[in-house]
Amino acid sequence: MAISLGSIADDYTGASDLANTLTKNGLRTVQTVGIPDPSLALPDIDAVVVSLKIRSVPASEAVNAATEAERWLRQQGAGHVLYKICSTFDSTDAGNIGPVTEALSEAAGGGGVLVTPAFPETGRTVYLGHLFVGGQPLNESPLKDHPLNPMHDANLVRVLARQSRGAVGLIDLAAIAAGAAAAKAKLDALARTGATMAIADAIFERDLETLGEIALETPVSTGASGLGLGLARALVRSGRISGSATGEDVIRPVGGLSAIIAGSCSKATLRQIDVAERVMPVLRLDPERLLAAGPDQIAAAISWAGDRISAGPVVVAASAAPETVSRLQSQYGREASGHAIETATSIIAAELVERGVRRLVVAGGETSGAAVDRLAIPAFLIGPEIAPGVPVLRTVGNTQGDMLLALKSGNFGGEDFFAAALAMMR
Ligand SMILES: Nc1ncnc2c1ncn2[C@@H]1O[C@H](COP(=O)(O)OP(=O)(O)OP(=O)(O)O)[C@@H](O)[C@H]1O
Ligand SMILES: O=C(O)[C@@H](O)C(=O)CO
Repeated sequence: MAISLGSIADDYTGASDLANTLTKNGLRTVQTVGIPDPSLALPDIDAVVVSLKIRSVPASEAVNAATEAERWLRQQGAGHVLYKICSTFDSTDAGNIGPVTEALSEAAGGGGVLVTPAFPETGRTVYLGHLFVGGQPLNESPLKDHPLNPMHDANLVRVLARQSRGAVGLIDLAAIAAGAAAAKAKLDALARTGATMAIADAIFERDLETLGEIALETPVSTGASGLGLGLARALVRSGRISGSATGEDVIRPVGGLSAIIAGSCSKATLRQIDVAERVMPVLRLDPERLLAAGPDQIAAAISWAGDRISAGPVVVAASAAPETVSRLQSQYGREASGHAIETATSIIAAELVERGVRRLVVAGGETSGAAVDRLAIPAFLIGPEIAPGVPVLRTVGNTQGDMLLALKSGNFGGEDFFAAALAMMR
């Protein structure tokens, strides 16, 4: 198997978002969880997305994991590697977007790297280097209250420069509108002046198509699913890929019980939980008690779900509004509280799978990463899309047998997302 495109995703929901975009644009894609064991049989594919959980870990750890994944992807034949980051540029001044991008570029021989989180389908656009989420600049959007990485600056040239060793340039919309050759000339000129990376503007899909064409001429790029779309379309246009992926056969029924686990505290997820409560039982975990008396709370949640789950899907949610999250974080620390809650939700997910759940929806990137790791699922095939950025996933090589999952990024999905997801997972 020689793949055309490799990708390293910094979290698991982001990985399935990208794999979804690649599949929709014609690439036969598999999402692996970390670097797969050599014994895992992968089908004939055009692209692999390696899911890592490196968005909020120390930069050196992220760099090591990503460079190892890059080496593996190159061995599989990848000519280009996309580092998949969040469309909200979820990061801090310590990283990890800058350090990982620079390390991947160095490993591939250097040169300027194109960076853009634009993903117009979900309302993420970049203009003059400033990221907009829907109609709001990043620093005025709900991401200013993100539990792990609150975003307080919309100027991505500035944000990326703060977390990088090299200088960061800008490829503005005017250069992109002038066509691939002009934009590539700008990238090369920036690299000659010492910029290791350039933030690229993009508002419409046609901008991403131009950027995809340029990125394919370089060994590494960094971006969200929008850049994935550009790369996939450029590969299909180049004739290197037939562009025939569909994903429909992936959703063959698996039966079993179904459940939803939520750890995302995004505005979208909070609304989705409220709406789900009209049609299914919802257990709202008490994170304060969870942190103070972990095992008892976890056991109580499993027993609550166990009593109801044979009658239909249930939701178990740690999610809370920003004020509650900040109170808990100031008492227990941001990382410690996040980690303890992720551990709890992942144990609950695994116990529910033990009790027969085969269709599982998880809300939140970190939350999904913790759950999938505990379930030890090695890889996924990508099925049809439930909402922009969220496909149905079918496990590959899972010891509990085939399962269908949906790993929802915090901000994605309409208000009836949970019921809509389960309606596609039989
Ligand atoms: N009530 C709570 N108080 C404090 N932290 C919480 C609470 N509930 C969940 N968390 C933590 O908040 C973090 C949410 O991050 P997660 O990545 O899962 O969601 P998200 O950031 O909305 O999603 P994404 O990264 O896909 O955009 C996790 O670490 C989770 O454990
Ligand atoms: O790019 C996005 O917004 C998502 O795929 C994601 O990574 C959120 O965690």
